[in-house]
Amino acid sequence: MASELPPGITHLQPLVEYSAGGSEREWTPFTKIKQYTNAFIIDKQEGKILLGYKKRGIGAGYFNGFGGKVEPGETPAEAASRELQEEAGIDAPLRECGTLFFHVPGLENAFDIHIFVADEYSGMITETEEMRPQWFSTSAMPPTTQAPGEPALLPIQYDHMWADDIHWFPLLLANKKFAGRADFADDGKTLMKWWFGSEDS
Ligand SMILES: Nc1[nH]c(=O)nc2c1ncn2[C@H]1C[C@H](O)[C@@H](COP(=O)(O)OP(=O)(O)OP(=O)(O)O)O1
Repeated sequence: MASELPPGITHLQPLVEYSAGGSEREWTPFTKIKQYTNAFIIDKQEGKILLGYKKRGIGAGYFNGFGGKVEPGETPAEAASRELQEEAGIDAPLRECGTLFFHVPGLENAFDIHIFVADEYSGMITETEEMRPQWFSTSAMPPTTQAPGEPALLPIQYDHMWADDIHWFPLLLANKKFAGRADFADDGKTLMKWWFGSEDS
């Protein structure tokens, strides 16, 4: 069943609800929207996803994709490639797969985050001042076999990520196109209301 989209989400194709919560609350109002990007590398063959531990700024201490502001004159795709290079030292054939609209009350700006994904990359993954890259297993179970001498990959650490990520990562990992919104409390950490949907169920 197609659902009514939360304010701020514009998506051309119908979306089917995947995860929603906090329905007794109103979506918080915003006056301006700022464009951001967030990019992920998913190696399907090895069952792993590249995240970065954010060392500074908003979201410090969380694992996340690589991204940041879309600068004036840039397209979101150009910004996503630039940020991936700046924060992880790599290039990748990124494709846009989703939108995360994110809002904290009291902030004038809402964040419109263009989510990108690629299944390959070139260059050497490099720790930067902002991010410490780390591969995680895309399986919820710890891997039973691994290459000799290689440490086992941890599963994705949702308890060290933005609280809404657990509600849309399964769509990202399943290669679905998705969009959604997350409203946070004044502390900028507690998730108050969310809605995520994908193009096909
Ligand atoms: N996976 C995610 N889930 C979420 O709920 N909010 C996220 C998110 N990734 C980023 N955000 C929020 C945090 C922050 O308010 C905003 C932008 O965060 P970013 O880390 O992408 O940007 P930066 O502040 O590092 O920008 P730059 O200085 O341009 O690199 O979007």
